[in-house]
Amino acid sequence: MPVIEARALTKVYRTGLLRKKRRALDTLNLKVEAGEIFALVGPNGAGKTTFVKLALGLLFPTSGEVLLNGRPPTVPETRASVGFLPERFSVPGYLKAEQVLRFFGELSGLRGRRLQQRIDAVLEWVDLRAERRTPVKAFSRGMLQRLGLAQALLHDPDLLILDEPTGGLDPIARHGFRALIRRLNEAGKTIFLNTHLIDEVARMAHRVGILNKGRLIQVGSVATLLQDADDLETVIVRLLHRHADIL
Ligand SMILES: Nc1ncnc2c1ncn2[C@@H]1O[C@H](COP(=O)(O)OP(=O)(O)OP(=O)(O)O)[C@@H](O)[C@H]1O
Repeated sequence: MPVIEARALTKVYRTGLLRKKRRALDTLNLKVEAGEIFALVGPNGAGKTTFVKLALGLLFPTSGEVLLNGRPPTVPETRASVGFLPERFSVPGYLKAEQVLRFFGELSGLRGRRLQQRIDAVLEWVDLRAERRTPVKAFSRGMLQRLGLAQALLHDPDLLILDEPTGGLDPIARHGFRALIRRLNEAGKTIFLNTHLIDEVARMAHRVGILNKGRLIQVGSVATLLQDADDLETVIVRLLHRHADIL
């Protein structure tokens, strides 16, 4: 069973006084299998964040559906199996790293010794054990993003959904963050990420979906996409140009 399955998923927003329609996702069909690192790429406004919000049950589709492990995103069992890292993880600066994790852990129903064990384990994963009592206002952007990932891992989910996970990080922090995601994948986590950094995709993903104006215009392995050109950026830009004529 796919970890994420979208069936004819469509989202139409209505904006302004005239309630003008904006089709952010259009009959999207997609399957993400267990154990994959899947990247959804596309230009600004393609619909990537809308897809993530639908998959997390934060928005409802206009038509079609998205299922996680065969279930709607809103059921508690599904929520317990998904970890989410938003594009810019942000928490009050006076909180210490450990307090942040305690707060999020309690929100997901963890208590007592189990919560402490999970906090220790995730701090180890993201290499922030030494900073557990540091207020997050002293954290660099990279450290904050790693704390965000620790938060997403607290309840030991099978699926991690990462929205532009390395946007705003410097090259060294980005490199470290990618290595961390690969290690989590090797440890069995399915990873779904949203990005417009093509370099990111080439370095990390097993499969890629290319989204443009709410439509999935191509899905394939990085190796397959690279059959058409030497670098992924050229392939993706060519595909986007080709589809710009049609859409
Ligand atoms: N709440 C909203 N109300 C109305 N329109 C919206 C809303 N959210 C997004 N949109 C529109 O839907 C389309 C898709 O937006 P979305 O944020 O999903 O794209 P994206 O691929 O994540 O873009 P970016 O890379 O810039 O974050 C855009 O045209 C956007 O303006």
